[in-house]
Amino acid sequence: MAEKQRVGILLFNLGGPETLDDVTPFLENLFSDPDIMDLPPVVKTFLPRFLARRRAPKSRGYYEAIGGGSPLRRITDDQAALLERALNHPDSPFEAKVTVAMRYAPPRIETALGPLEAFRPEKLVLLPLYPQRSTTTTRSSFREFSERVKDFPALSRAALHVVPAWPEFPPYLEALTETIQASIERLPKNSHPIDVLFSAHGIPVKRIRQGDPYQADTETTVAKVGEILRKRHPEKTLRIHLSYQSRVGPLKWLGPETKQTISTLAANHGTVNLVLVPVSFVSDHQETLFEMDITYRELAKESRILHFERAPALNIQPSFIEALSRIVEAALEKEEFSCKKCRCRCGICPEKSVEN
Ligand SMILES: C=CC1=C(C)c2cc3[nH]c(cc4nc(cc5[nH]c(cc1n2)c(C)c5CCC(=O)O)C(CCC(=O)O)=C4C)c(C)c3C=C
Ligand SMILES: [Fe+2]
Ligand SMILES: [Fe+2]
Repeated sequence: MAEKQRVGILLFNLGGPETLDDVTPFLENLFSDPDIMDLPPVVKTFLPRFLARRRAPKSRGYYEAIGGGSPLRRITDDQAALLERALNHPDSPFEAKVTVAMRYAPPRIETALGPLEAFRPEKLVLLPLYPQRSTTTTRSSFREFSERVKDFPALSRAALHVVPAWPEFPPYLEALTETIQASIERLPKNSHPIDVLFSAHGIPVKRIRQGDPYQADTETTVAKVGEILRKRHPEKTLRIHLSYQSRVGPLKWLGPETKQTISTLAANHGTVNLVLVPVSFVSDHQETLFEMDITYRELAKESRILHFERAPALNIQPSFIEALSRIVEAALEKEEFSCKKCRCRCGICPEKSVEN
């Protein structure tokens, strides 16, 4: 029997503090990232630490409220193990190995690259667990990969297949639609419209003006899922909305803010049924378990919205694992990736030089 081709898959995510003691170092890593905070060189040496210490008490409060830490690492490890199992089905033309690189918390990229190097893959797929591209997430992870992969010669030689994002990949849309349908089913039967509010992580508006494709990618996902839902449920009046959450710092961020939208829906649109959908996150973490499940649920109640459902995060939902394996297969069918101008491998170069 012919030997199977070895394919490494590197999943990227942001990471989160697993314990309350991990909160400050996590925040310091985040605020030190030039793709998150564009700091002038004179303040770079001390400002991230200062900002992390200032933010930490507030952040720790969030993590305390959800059981003392973020479940993001555990869920992402489970996603990786299930994806590897799905890809290594008996008829698969390749042998797959999947590892996880978190940007600001363990397992950091070195931990992910070591076992991949030992596996000696012929092909390497970079798959960010961010369905929508952003300089703050996708480019940050790819930039770190480009810098660190040089220390892993066997990996540097592997053919690179990059998935910059997958905002309208049909199996992803299907998995996301499933979470919303499940939530709609849980609403008590009534004749009122159903407001489906997609809530995405915000980013500063300045980024969008500089060419960050995040807002456009997010709007694409929401429009496509809205279309699928309306087609499948012609008997229901569905009202689709998009807002942004988790604003940090003094800059103007993308709007409208989710809390404002919930209040407006209640006050001006007579909302009775509200389904809140996490859109930029594929796993549960602080933003779903605290911000959505605690803060926004309370706000909906105070605003007299009778029925509130939060759509489950994709986590290890079988249709989502299936979507991830289809993304990998599609990436392998494409030519090897090459960024002709800057070789930054970011997938979101302003020069648009990253076509396959
Ligand atoms: C400071 C600016 C921030 C930008 C820009 C930002 C973009 C961004 N973040 C995610 C996903 C996650 N963020 C998480 C935590 C987190 N993010 C910021 C700040 C920015 N994020 C902070 C300060 C924190 C810490 C928590 C807090 O204090 O609010 C996490 C991990 C959380 C966990 O519980 O594990 C994720 C995931 C996306 C998708 C995004 C832009 C598209
Ligand atoms: Fe964030
Ligand atoms: Fe580039």
